[in-house]
Amino acid sequence: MDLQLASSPNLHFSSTKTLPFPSRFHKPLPFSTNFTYYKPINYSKNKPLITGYHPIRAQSLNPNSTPSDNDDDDDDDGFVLEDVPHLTNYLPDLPTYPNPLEYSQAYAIVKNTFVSPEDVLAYQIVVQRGSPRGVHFRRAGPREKVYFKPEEVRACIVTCGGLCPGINTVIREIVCGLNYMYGVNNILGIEGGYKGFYSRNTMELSPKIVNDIHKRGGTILQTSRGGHDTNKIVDNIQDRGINQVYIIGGDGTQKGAAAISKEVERRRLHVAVAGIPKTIDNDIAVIDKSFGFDTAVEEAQRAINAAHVEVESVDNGIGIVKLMGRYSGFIAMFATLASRDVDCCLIPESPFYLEGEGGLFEFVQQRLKENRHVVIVLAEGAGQDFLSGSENATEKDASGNKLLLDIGLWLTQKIKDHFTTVKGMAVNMKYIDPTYMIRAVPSNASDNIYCTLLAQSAVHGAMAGYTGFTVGPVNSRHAYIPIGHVTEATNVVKLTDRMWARLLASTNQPTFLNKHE
Ligand SMILES: Nc1ncnc2c1ncn2[C@@H]1O[C@H](COP(=O)(O)OP(=O)(O)O)[C@@H](O)[C@H]1O
Ligand SMILES: O=P(O)(O)OC[C@H]1O[C@](O)(COP(=O)(O)O)[C@@H](O)[C@@H]1O
Ligand SMILES: [Mg+2]
Repeated sequence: MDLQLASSPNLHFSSTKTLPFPSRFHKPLPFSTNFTYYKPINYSKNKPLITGYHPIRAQSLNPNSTPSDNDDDDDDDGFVLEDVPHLTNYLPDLPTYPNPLEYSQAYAIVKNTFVSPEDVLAYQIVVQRGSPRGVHFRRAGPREKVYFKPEEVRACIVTCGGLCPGINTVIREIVCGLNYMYGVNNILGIEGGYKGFYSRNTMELSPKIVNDIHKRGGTILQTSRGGHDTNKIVDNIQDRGINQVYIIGGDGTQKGAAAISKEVERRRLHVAVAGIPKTIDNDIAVIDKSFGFDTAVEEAQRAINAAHVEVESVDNGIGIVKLMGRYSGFIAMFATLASRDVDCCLIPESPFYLEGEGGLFEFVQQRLKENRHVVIVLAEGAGQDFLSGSENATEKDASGNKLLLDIGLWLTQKIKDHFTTVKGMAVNMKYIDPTYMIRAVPSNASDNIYCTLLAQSAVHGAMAGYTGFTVGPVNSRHAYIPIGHVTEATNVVKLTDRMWARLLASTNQPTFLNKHE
């Protein structure tokens, strides 16, 4: 049912079940939302899903409907729309203009050029008969009316936080999307992350300038951590006459984007703020997967292959490969699943232990006996508890992220000591740390396509007057998601989900669940 909902262009909301929401949510859009009042959603398994920030009834999705149209039809089967803010929330008299795409050659024969205001995407697509329809997000894409005259748009793009493959592709496609689809010529690149708004130069961006940047890793705009000063940034946005802000970055950056969009609202500025989620760790909630993640997993295969070749070629070879993943072990998990040469994958979400029955030492010894070699993949955030007592354990980076200590070096030493000193057995340790190599590469083909969709969706959203939103795929269709929704929780590997079980079944490694004290 929800799949149909996500894809049907002729959607009609009707149902015979009782509506669980009071009629105060029964408002026409896009004037109904006030994102400053969002409350956290509780996704706990035991609680119903319909506890969203801002439940809006199905019948109110169409801006042309009025509350009275809907009063007699008091049922929507538990439908919740987690809507994104719109500039008209605080600037109700903003004029609209026809979307230039109407006359675009590219869209000339497209059946439905514009996304219907009724189109939403279901957050949960695995449902049972009778379960509430649950949370939905607005479908991304071009709207019939835009809230900016193209010749008056002055857009800017900023990149913040750590690198990941594909940032340049997103920059390129925002610039080309604005220019080719909407005729926007005035686009600024803010250099050096958030602090660049007030302490660095800017660069003019045009399709010509960005033409081949997608072939390069990194970000042509440079990036940084720390330095988010909301007032200074918004002052600068005003001073420069910027009215569309495209912010590419991870969880920290998106929190910054939310603060900027709130301040923009407080000052009642005609400025749309769009977030494009970027994280190599895939730790951003709600969206299916972050861009560059597949490229990073692919690149990690080289390191794992190298470790495998090395340890296979010596006696009692033990290879350890450390991959990125501060709090979320997705890269390690997917790199392990992809490789098949990995004996054991260690991630932050699954605490492990070394000694005794079911411990890592016992497992390594057993694999050495069977195969004469072992490959361990380790996420950088795994086993940090072992190092928590050490000096520097509380250091933070400029953004306030905890600096991790090198668990790879620590584990290499521990395993070596155990086998040589305790077991009297010579082992060949090979430690590979490809950390930056997996995120400094250009994005692969599928990530490039993904980045293009993200960029174009962000452009359509901003032009349509949405603000304070993050764009991203939800069940493989692109949606506009309230920023607060993606920053309130970190996406982590759930040990209770089948994916981790699949990994355990693939490596046949210990679960580390049965430690006997
Ligand atoms: N809670 C926050 N509020 C406002 N800005 C933030 C917040 N957390 C991080 N930032 C800013 O976002 C930028 C990037 O954050 P960081 O955590 O380094 O990377 P990422 O966005 O990739 O997670 C930095 O400039 C930082 O100052
Ligand atoms: O050394 P840097 O550049 O601070 O980056 C290291 C960190 O960046 C990450 O890739 C995450 O960065 P983001 O939070 O910016 O996505 C972590 O995996 C890693 O710990
Ligand atoms: Mg982060």
